[in-house]
Amino acid sequence: MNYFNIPKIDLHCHLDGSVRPQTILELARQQKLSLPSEDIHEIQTLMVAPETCPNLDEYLSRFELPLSVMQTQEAIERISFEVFEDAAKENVKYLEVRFGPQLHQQLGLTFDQIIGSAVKGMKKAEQRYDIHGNYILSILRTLPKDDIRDIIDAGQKYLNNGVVAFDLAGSELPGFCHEFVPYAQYAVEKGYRVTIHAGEQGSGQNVYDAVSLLGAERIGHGIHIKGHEQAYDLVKDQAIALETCPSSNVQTKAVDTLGQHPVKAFHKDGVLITINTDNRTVSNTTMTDEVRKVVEEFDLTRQEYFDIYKVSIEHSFASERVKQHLRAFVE
Ligand SMILES: O=c1[nH]cnc2c1ncn2[C@H]1C[C@H](O)[C@@H](CO)O1
Ligand SMILES: [Zn+2]
Repeated sequence: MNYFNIPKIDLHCHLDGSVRPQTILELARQQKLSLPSEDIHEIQTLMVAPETCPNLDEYLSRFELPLSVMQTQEAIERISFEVFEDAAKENVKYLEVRFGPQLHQQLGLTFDQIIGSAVKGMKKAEQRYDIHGNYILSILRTLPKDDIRDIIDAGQKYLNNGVVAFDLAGSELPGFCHEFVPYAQYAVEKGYRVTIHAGEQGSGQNVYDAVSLLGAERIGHGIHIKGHEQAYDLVKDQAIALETCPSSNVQTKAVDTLGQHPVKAFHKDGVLITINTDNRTVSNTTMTDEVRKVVEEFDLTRQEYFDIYKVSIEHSFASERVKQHLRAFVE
């Protein structure tokens, strides 16, 4: 299988975790920010989470450096364009990127400016390359909640025109969903789709709650439904697609090794899975690498790969027109 050429779909990719190290250097120079190093290799080392990362929180510390240069409209637009460009160049046909608007306010940008810049960069890339995309707004579950409705309101202007969904991200504590019920409801009322990071560092119960309390249609990671019967059955019965991110899951110790990842067992048992990057830079990966890892580790046939690609199409938050375009690549 030619992993580079085969059509791919990435439904789980963080903007701030996918910044080119060279762009960090250039933006820091333009913005007169001092970096811990001027050396591209050292910048890359600082951004990539090590294989020896003890947990998700250590992994999440890698986002500080990219976020420091993502505080202007120009920087957000450029990085958005580049993430779509990088994906398009490895034959990703559809990409849903997510980011946390709360993390881009250090210099006083409004939520409209933040979201609008990201969407603008994506649209520029869509015009230049054969790629389509959408944005997902991630609320950081460890930050104060007073501006969540403002973010949802600001994104409404772009809804189904660049923005499609609501997400909760960041460190995962047991029972976190209970605190977010009114916000998810508010987002759904406004027309947002819902995907939630759950069952990555936390238990399968968080997945159960994300689906039953927050109305999640997809789950970011969801690994820990393994061993939690109720969550497993709910995900399977309601055809909730899991956004699997193999490299990231090994780095954050959600699984010890790729071989122990439940993705193949899930797939064989009829649980819907998709293959995604999570963070192109922090996880030092591409869609080509993630597909290669899953196909080779679990001995998937080309047909099985396209079955997963089809799950990504049907469970994407893309318009029917874009889904139709993506179906044309199925072999
Ligand atoms: O894998 C992840 N799990 C939970 N949160 C994550 C993951 N990758 C990135 N994030 C957080 C850190 C980013 O700053 C934020 C928004 O993209 O989302
Ligand atoms: Zn993620």
